[in-house]
Amino acid sequence: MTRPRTLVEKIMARASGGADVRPGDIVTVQVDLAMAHDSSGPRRWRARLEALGARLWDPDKVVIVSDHYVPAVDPASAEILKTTREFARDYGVERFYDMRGICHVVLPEHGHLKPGMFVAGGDSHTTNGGAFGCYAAGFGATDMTAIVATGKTWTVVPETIRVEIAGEFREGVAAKDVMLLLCRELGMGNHFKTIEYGGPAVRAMDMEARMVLSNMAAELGGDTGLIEPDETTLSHIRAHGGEVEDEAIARWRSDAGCGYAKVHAVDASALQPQVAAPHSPANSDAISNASGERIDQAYIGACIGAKLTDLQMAARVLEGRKVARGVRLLVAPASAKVTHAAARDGTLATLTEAGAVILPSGCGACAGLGAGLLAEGEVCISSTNRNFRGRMGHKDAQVWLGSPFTVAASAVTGTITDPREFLGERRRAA
Ligand SMILES: CC(C)[C@H](C(=O)O)[C@@H](O)C(=O)O
Ligand code: SF4
Repeated sequence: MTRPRTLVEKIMARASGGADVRPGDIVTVQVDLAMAHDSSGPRRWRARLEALGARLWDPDKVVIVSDHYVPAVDPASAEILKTTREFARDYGVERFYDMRGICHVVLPEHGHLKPGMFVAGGDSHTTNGGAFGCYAAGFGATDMTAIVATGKTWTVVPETIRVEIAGEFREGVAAKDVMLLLCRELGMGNHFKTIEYGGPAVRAMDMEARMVLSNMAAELGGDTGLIEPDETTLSHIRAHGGEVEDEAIARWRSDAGCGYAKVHAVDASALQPQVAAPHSPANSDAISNASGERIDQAYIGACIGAKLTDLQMAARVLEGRKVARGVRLLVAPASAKVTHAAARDGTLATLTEAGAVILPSGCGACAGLGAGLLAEGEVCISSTNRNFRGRMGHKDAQVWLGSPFTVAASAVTGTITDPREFLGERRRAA
């Protein structure tokens, strides 16, 4: 009888060749998938690979996405994109997604993530992929270069913090609100820890909401944000062209009695919408303590906050309403597929009728690179994951974080607003 193990211990044991691994062990692992984008990938790899005379260990296990610099806004970004495109061509990377959306959304859209995998990504929010029951973590450019050349890397087997989410979300409250709460309650320094989310409220979530939890494991400082696979996971993978066996559900889960470093309980039923004040996601509070702050801009974008369901949340608030005079609402859908789906189901029409401006898909203002940056003293509420000083423009711009519901409600009033005011009305009228 083997000892009870956490999901991440099982994944690391497999990736390192079947040994019984324990938290704190340093192991060499075989990587199943390596992902990078235009900022972290080819422009950082090419000279080193050429100097070593190295090729890619397996071009079919490397995914490259252009998302940070798209569409090019100046000669420098055009040059970076050219380097990215030439590399994909010269090194035989078939899975090159050029201007198809943000990497963390593009990977699951193509069924690339499966339970049990070890995924190395050149981006801190690679944690997003943990929603599919795989170990997906961010690596720096030097490590990523070694990974794409050899297929191997080393890692510390992490301890696991289990976040148990009970109850049911109330109207107007979303997965993002859980993460803003956790940034405050758990802090942002949970390094060398895996954050594992479970409980009835997680089981009830669709994959897009689960990805929000895993995405912001990065803000908690965790190396990944794992969710044990279930039927929802498997159907999503299959619907997006991936293959996965039914056995994955029983195999890739934490055993009863495994040693969690900590178990943290959240009651979804008692959760209010949360907002984070400038300049940290941990600077969060219930919206009742922050509402009334005047805004100049509302931004719905990024890997975490502009998937189809995020745009639909905003549309539910904005239906039949208008963006306040003097406020701009910018929406940058997370991928080309999201744009297409939101055009087909009427979501984009609802947003634009309310006065939203639709921006190109990509990291855009979230990365401080694209359209939607802020001037000195301007105030923005944003569905993104980070509000670090200067990230979205001027260092003295003020960025608040909230769910897509909250961002949309704030766009309507011109001040930070509890979305339940609007959704509640609608429910009573219905
Ligand atoms: C530029 C990139 C490497 C960076 C990251 O790793 O997270 C970006 O995506 C971000 O969100 O700050
Ligand atoms: S959308 Fe923002 S958080 Fe996500 S990968 Fe791009 S820059 Fe990073």
